Amino acid sequence: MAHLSKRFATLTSNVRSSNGLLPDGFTFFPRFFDTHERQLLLTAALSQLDATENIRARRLQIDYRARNPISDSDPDEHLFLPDCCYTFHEGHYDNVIRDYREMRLTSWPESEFRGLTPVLDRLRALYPSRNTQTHLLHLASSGEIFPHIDNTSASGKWILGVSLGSTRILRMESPTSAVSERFDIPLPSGSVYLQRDDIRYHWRHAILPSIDRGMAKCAQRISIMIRVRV
Ligand SMILES: O=C(O)CCC(=O)C(=O)O
Ligand SMILES: [Fe+2]
Repeated sequence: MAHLSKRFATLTSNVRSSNGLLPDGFTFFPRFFDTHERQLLLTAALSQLDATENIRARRLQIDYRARNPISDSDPDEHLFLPDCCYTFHEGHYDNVIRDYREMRLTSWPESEFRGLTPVLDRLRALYPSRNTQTHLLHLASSGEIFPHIDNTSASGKWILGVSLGSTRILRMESPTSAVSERFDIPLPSGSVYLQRDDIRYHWRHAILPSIDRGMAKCAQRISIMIRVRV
């Protein structure tokens, strides 16, 4: 997969790595899931997040979907409802994340979604170790994540992220090195990245705001974040 990753990475400064491009500890699968798999994962993730919504939002959602049914040929972004149908949190000034909703997933609704189990099995085969925890993170069209390192006491030495919906840029930067290192990778729907070891502990990551922000276009994105349970 390394040769595929090269085309997607914009290297903005000196990046040390054995292949001359992405640093060791960062693996990227730009097209891990096909259309059917992506839509299944996105629908299942939305169903779990929507179950946490209040009655007013649920009514808005049901009403909107009744008037705007999904067709099979729709792009992934059309599986999202307009931003106003979800209860996104603004985040406080000291939060690393803005305009989002999230949940910890205790289990996937595998019996409700036929075909979900093999899709999850493909994903699980990528995990470097077992005993994991899963979070769903839904960014509004205006949502973004500021540079940060995940809390090291709350999870172990790798983090895996599945991206679904609007393509956003992941920015990786190493503030600790003498020479500043940074690279940007667009994360298309169905892509998967893995950060481990030094990258996970020392590099900051950020999800940049959508370039479509402010336009009518839906720029929502869901990430499925898998971490080691400690
Ligand atoms: O959405 C992503 O890909 C990254 C999310 C993230 O940085 C986090 O949950 O800590
Ligand atoms: Fe993070």
